[in-house]
Amino acid sequence: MSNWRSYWALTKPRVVALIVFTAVVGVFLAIDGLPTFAEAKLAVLGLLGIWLAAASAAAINHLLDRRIDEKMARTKGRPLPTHALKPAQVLTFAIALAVLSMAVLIIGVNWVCAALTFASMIGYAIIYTAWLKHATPQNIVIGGIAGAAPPLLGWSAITGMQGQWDWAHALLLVLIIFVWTPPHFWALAIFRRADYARALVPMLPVTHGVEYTRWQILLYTVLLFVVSLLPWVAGMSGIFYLVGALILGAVFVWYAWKLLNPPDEFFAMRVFHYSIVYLMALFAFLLADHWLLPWLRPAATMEWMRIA
Ligand code: HEM
Ligand SMILES: CC(C)=CCC/C(C)=C/CC/C(C)=C/COP(=O)(O)OP(=O)(O)O
Repeated sequence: MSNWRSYWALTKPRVVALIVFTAVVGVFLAIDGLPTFAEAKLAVLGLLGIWLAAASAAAINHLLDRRIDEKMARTKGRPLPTHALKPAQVLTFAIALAVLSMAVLIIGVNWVCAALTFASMIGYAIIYTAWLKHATPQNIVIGGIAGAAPPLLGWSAITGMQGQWDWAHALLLVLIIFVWTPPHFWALAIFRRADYARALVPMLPVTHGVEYTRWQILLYTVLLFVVSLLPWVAGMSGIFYLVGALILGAVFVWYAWKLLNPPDEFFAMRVFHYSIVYLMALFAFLLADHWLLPWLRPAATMEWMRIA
């Protein structure tokens, strides 16, 4: 791997792309209609800062996990286990991204967004990676808060969380990703459980077995189905989103149900891949509903939002 490609790999580009997309949705749901020039500037700088912070957290995760990454088949090709980069290079890179991120957010956006983004960065890079991951099979449930935060980070870039409904609305989006994370990760962990057992990481399929994990996946997926309807219940989103959430959610519940008696050992990976399609599509529905189809929102809801 060339040096440039190794540094790029440290930022977990595909995971971070979806993370930034959920922040984009947070940004645009916080803006009524088309952005003003000032809002567009906050959006661009806010998303840049959030991206840099997530990339920095991902690089620190590579650094702190290098010993377990070399024991796992899925991760042994990463830049540190293969010695493509030295730990000092990774640390320098991660610090540079973090400093740049904080500079952009503090100078160009606002303190609330900077503080929340910093907390998410520490939450994933340090609290989850260095501690929770090794401490409890609930590691990814609790650590999921950091990964779920980006819609709130995006929302705060625009509003500074000064409006009456800002926290309630942004936290609904966070709640969706928070409840989505266990099915997303545990499906992969079932397939990769031998890796985690070898690296002595107490993931749920290792500590409680595959059968128990499958039931937990179904439980969280049903919960996700319900939670995904809340933006419509709260009047944040309209009928277009509701239909999308119902269809996407029904398919996810079907996958989780089928996982109780899977047709083959690869089925867990199909559930994992669907989880990514699900989140991407659900947030795309939120955006499309908010942007393109505001006239589908009930008039009463529009009135209520204006008053709010
Ligand atoms: C604690 C929370 C989470 C855990 C433990 C987790 C775990 C994982 C793992 C182990 C992988 C496989 C990565 C690889 O093979 O390199 C993965 C892939 C992925 N995750 Fe997550 N994830 C979490 C949260 C999130 C969040 C919040 C998002 C986005 C909003 C996300 C999006 C993705 C995507 C898009 C992939 C596919 C990457 C690819 O195809 O290379 N994950 N996740
Ligand atoms: C500022 C901000 C928004 C921070 C969030 C950062 C972030 C990159 C979250 C991603 C979650 C993720 C990929 C977890 C996998 O961790 P793992 O270490 O268990 O997986 P691995 O074994 O593939 O490294």
